[in-house]
Amino acid sequence: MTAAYVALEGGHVLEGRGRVSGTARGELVFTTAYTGYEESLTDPSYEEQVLTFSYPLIGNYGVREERFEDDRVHPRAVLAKELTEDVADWLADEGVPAIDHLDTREVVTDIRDEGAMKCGIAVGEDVTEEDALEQLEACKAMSEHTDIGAQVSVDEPVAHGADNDGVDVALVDCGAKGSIVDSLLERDATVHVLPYDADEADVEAVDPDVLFISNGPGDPANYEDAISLVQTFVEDRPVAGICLGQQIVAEALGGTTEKMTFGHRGVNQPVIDLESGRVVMTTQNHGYTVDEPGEHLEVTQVNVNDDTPEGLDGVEYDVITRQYHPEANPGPKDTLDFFDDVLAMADDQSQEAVPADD
Ligand SMILES: NC(=O)CC[C@H](N)C(=O)O
Repeated sequence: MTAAYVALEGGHVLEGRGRVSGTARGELVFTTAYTGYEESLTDPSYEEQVLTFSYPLIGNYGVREERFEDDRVHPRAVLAKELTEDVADWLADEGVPAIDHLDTREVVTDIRDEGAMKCGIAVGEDVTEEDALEQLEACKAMSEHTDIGAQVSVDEPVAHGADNDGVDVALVDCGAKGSIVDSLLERDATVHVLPYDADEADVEAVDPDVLFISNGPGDPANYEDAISLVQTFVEDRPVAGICLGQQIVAEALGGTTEKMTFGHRGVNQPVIDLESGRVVMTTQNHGYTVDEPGEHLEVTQVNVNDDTPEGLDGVEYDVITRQYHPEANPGPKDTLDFFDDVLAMADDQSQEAVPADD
């Protein structure tokens, strides 16, 4: 059996079965999702994290590229109770260390008690606990990855759906999931994907009807360029955001964000809309949250479990954001209408910009 060790912050070391050899380090988090491992493993928001699946069997319906959110696996390592051959082979091809036969209940309990924490991973014929502890020693806190956007963003602007007749979206790619782009294209938008560090001129060059900030990994406070874009454009263009995007919009408009103890990762997070009273089940993957929205934003939706903000609207500006993932890959498709709302907001604004005929 291939040796496999997970060193947790504080020095406690767990032992499991090595499925893919290698060493790794990252922020240890868990997801309770029981489906959607193909989407989760390719979600750029998991960059620099080690992902634990609390559902005990991962891989039972294979690995299909059409479900991928990006062209590579993002977590630095994967922990599970049992991984199928399909998933282990995929992770081996990707060079991502994997361990199973772990008591994932213990891992999850540790994270719930102590919070998302640094960890070190060592898997291989000859590895020892010391190798995992060395990885732990070298592990940085998530907020210290100050330029994490560069690891997950496009390098140059890319346009999708140039022949579409709908609105023009400038999507600031802080690690955007593919299904966000797809959800916009399906609604006839042209999507101009811009680098995470795009400047005012890059946005002006595509003359968008809406500035849309994507999901992405790491601490929202580190995305200074995207924060400044929101500040620059919010007075005359609609702004939307998903997950990291909501956090960046709050940071930009006088609100604050904070790190949660262990975050929300799963596909059954209940969210209530405060005006309609409607509850939706949502898919989530985040470790930060908006703390204070500030005077320019109002909280429109909250998490039923802990009251954290799940939706924000601009008080005087055209702004709508969501903390959960309305594109719903994986997960319940209760929330796809967010894209209709964003595009309607953008369309209204573009109609207003057209001078009325006499
Ligand atoms: N999915 C995301 O966009 C995650 C946002 C942010 N990195 C967080 O953990 O809260």
